[in-house]
Amino acid sequence: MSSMLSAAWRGRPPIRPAVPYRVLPRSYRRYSGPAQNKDIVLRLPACDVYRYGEAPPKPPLFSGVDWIIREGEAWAVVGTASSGKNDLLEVLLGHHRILPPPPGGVFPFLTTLPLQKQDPLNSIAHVSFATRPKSLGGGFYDYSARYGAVRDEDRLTLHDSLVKEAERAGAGVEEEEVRELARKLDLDRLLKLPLVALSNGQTRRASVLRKLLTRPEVLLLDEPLTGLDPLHRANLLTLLHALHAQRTPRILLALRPQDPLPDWVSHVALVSSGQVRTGPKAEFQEELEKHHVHSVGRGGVSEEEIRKRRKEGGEVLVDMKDVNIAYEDRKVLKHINWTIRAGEQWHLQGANGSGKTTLLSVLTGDHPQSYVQPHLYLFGKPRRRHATIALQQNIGFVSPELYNAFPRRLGTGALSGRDAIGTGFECTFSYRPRSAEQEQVIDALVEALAPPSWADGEVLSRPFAALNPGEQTLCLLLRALVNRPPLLVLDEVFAGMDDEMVARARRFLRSYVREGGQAVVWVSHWEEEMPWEWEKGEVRRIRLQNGEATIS
Ligand SMILES: Nc1ncnc2c1ncn2[C@@H]1O[C@H](COP(=O)(O)OP(=O)(O)OP(=O)(O)O)[C@@H](O)[C@H]1O
Repeated sequence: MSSMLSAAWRGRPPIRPAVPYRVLPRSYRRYSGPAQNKDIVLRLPACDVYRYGEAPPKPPLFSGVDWIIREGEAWAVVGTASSGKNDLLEVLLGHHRILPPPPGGVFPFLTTLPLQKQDPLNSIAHVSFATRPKSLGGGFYDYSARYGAVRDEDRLTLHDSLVKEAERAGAGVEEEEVRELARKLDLDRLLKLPLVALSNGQTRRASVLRKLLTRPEVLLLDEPLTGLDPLHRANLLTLLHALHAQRTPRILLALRPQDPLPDWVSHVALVSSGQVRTGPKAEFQEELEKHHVHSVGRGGVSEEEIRKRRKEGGEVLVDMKDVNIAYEDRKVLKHINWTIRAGEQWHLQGANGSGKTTLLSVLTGDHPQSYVQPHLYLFGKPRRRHATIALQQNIGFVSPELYNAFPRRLGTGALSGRDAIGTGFECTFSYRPRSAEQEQVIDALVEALAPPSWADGEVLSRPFAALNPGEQTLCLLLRALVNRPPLLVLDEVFAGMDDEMVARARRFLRSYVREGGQAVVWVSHWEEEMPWEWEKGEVRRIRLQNGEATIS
């Protein structure tokens, strides 16, 4: 067995073992305690990684990984959603099998800490930002419940959820510490709110705070910048830098290739096609710059000139006057007036928590308070004269809330990727048989918008839940388009996609809307990803701040 191991280790074709492998304990649980381990945070020396239960001759997930993180270095794991970046994080969490197992474990410095800290399960924390409640299994959940009266089971406040998780992890927390960290993450005003009331960006920052309070030694953060507005992105990176410098905890970021690397990151582990290349940041900078998404705008054009360049929109699709939304004494939207016409592209802007999702839920009829607005006309009729499902067939909708809530069953009752797209015809969340004509619509959209590797149908025949995050988002975008609805509401529609998918989708959306004359409401904190050019007068802006809207 040992000769076979070392053959695999040196990258030679592995020989089938005479005796099956015994299932090794999590490799990072093997400890030695030499003093030299103190300065080695992570070590994966010349090894191959297999899924648990798999071994040579199965192909490894990663071959020839050779990676050391020394104390004081700041690393980012960079890769697209399909690169295996998530698998590499899973390796660090002990979910895969490392051959040969690294002596001293994956995190050698842990062996030099007090006993209770030596177990990686207590010391290595991971924030994955999957906000889907685990208790819901694979079924769809009603994300619009958040807009109504808070149900008993959803009453848990942010503060209590933080304390509960810290206690579960055996970390005593001081009230002062909770407040101090909450303040640094701009969450202190929200501590008394029920968790369900938090916006997407607020929820993501709360996930970071929750893990920090468990006092890990190393914190892995998977794409922590997604869904955050520019100011909160900068604040979070500053906080993470300070924490990393004090090792409270050490931070390991996982980023997309198109994300700018924070200044304080010194090293990169670049993941692609089963390989992990590691080294100082400078070695990768040129390669990574090719992935950056650049704004199509040119700049330097006056607002007046931009307004002159604008074409008049067509018929009025949405007309709202004096829309107000409040939860008890908390006013989220104040006196909003907004008219959307066919053929217009709108960029809905505003910081995390400014009310963008709430405004969209009024427009899609999901918000219960949409029924009681004095002047809310959608597609020519007052909101209350629409059945919600019929109303939503006029709106192609993608959002982080929909992404989280979409059913993800595996096994019996699983939706395939193609089924997930097909649910868009009737705006449902469960399987519906499709006509031959509907199959053709899907084929045409897949051909125009999806990567060439989807052409043979194999990717879309897999369960939706088994696709990677970027592939799932693309399915939901295709789902939003199948009906050719007159209005598209696209909220963080590129989340999880790699830069090639983003480039293809931007090109496609431009021509799709030019030909079809749809109106679009675009929401993204990454302005450079916007497919339309502000300078050419193609986009209008509605900006929310303190509950009020400014239109330009
Ligand atoms: N049930 C509720 N009770 C009290 N406040 C609520 C409730 N639901 C939402 N809010 C508050 O409404 C505000 C607007 O939330 P919304 O989700 O619309 O923000 P957003 O602009 O979409 O943010 P993000 O960019 O983070 O997605 C938030 O501050 C949120 O805490």
